[in-house]
Amino acid sequence: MSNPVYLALDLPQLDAARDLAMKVRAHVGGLKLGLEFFCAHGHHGVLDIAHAAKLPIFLDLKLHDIPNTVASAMQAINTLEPAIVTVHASGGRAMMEDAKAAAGENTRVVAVTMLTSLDERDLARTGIEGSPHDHVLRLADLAHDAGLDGIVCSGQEVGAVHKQWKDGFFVVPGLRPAGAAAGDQKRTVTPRSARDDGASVLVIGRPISRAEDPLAAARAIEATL
Ligand SMILES: O=C(O)c1cc(=O)[nH]c(=O)n1[C@@H]1O[C@H](COP(=O)(O)O)[C@@H](O)[C@H]1O
Repeated sequence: MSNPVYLALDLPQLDAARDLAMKVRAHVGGLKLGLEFFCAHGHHGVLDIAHAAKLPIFLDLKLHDIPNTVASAMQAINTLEPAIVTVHASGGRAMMEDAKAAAGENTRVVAVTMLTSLDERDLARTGIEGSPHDHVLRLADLAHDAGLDGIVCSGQEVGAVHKQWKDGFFVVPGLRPAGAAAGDQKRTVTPRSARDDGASVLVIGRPISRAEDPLAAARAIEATL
């Protein structure tokens, strides 16, 4: 089975991101480049990392706008041939349908449901009553009906989502090895728990990138899977 870990390269500098990718590339299955990286380095930066590390790229742009704008943005990144791209499920069904229609045929489009940095109280403050579990399941249904490949959710919900969407593609961030600092993440589980519950991709950033020895940290996480 291939390594499900995608390392989040949340670093502002291209050289530092490339160095980290090259250091751990044998112990992760892919690389995630997000807003921080894309705003700073754009297409050029993505191609640089992809060509150097020769690993699948998850372009985490969390697109969220009217359908026409999101579809155009999706078309504009097709030349980068990302393996995975994110949109926000709260953008609605038509936005997700148009995003998927505009994506390249080898790109999985997945919808962010409820950020792992939020809990039930935060959700209530946005005007949505109920549990994260119910909210994630509702948005997973919407993403499924829109024809997306899967969703992003926390490891606390992935088991339930997997039961109702058997062939879905599930990206799980907010992962913390036992004893690791949660930082700004609120709905955390261990990488192993998320894997056992049906995660397809495990997104891991700071537990590797901020470790004293990133290579040892990546190896240690791999050994738990
Ligand atoms: O879409 C994501 O990847 C994402 C969704 C989410 O709900 N929570 C979340 O943390 N992420 C991303 O996953 C990574 C988590 O990083 P660490 O908390 O450092 O492991 C970051 O790059 C986030 O942007």
